[in-house]
This record gives sequence, structure tokens and C-alpha cells, in this order.
Amino acid sequence: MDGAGVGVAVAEREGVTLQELKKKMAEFSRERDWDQFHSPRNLLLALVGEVGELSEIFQWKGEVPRGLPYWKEEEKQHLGEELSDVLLYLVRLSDVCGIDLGKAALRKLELNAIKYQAELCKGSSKKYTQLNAEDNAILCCSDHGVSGTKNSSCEQ
Ligand SMILES: Nc1ccn([C@H]2C[C@H](O)[C@@H](COP(=O)(O)OP(=O)(O)OP(=O)(O)O)O2)c(=O)n1
Repeated sequence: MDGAGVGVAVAEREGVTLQELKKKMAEFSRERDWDQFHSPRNLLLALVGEVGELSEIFQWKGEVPRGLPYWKEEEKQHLGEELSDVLLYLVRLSDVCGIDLGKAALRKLELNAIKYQAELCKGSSKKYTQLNAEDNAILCCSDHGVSGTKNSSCEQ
């Protein structure tokens, strides 16, 4: 399939899973004999590089409204490409480190919900360590797997 064909196929796909991206990146790498270069450290550096390219798009623009209403289509497409590079390297890095990114992210969301209980932080952007001290001690321990108990190790 030529480049344009791939472009159309990709543009029409919805509901892509992390699993699918992981497989495609593994295939992409294997076909090019690039596994030798896709080490954890190299992928991390590539990821950081792409985060830099992503930042450049926003650089010097000042704050921009959500949905980017005043951006040209080409700018949005470029943004999509840089976001994708970040995602693809993140997925690949997770894979070569043996981390199930989907599972890890779901677990982290649960931990976040414990740390940032809605009734404690609604409408506030404070870090959990700055929330009510008493509640925070309990939340902090929950995050370290010591559910519901206060523990001095949580001070770190
Ligand atoms: N050793 C490599 C090189 C590239 N890629 C893949 C993952 C990224 O999605 C994309 C990165 O390609 P480039 O390094 O060419 O970076 P850009 O696509 O951002 O191009 P440019 O730097 O010209 O903007 O290609 C990869 O998996 N492994």
C-alpha cells in the first residue's frame, strides 16, 4: 500500500487500542531490524525529543483556548503528528520495559481518585499534599498501599 493509502486507512479508524499500537510498533521495528535500537534508554530519549517538538508548537503562542478554534487545519494536523510520536514512543517504551500500559494507567487512575477525592479537592488545583492535613495523611498512605492508616513513611 502506498503512503496515501495508509493515510486514508488510518484517518478512517476509530477506537484504536493501546494493544494495537503496541503490536504495530513492534512490527514496524522488526521489519526494519530496529529492535537493536529500541532499547529503553534510546526510546526514552526519543520520547523526550518528541515532547520537545510538541512543546515547540505551543511555544510563544501564549495561552490558547481549548479546542484551538483559531488554528489552521495544517497546524492541527501537525499537532496530531507530534502527539502521535509521543504516544507511539511511550507505548513502545512501555512494551520493551514489559509494562502493560493500559493496566498501569487504569491502576494509576484509581490511585489518583483515592489521592484526589472529589469532595476534598472539587474546584481546587492544589497538590494533594496541600489538602487538609488530616485527610492528606490518610490519602497519602492509601497511595503507598497502606490503606486507611497513618504512617510516618508517607512524609517522604
Ligand atoms: N528509530 C526510530 C525512528 C523513528 N521511529 C518512528 C516513531 C515516531 O513516530 C517517528 C519518529 O520519526 P522521526 O525521528 O523522523 O521524527 P519526526 O517524525 O518527528 O520527524 P521530524 O523530526 O522531521 O519532525 O518514527 C521509530 O519508531 N524508531
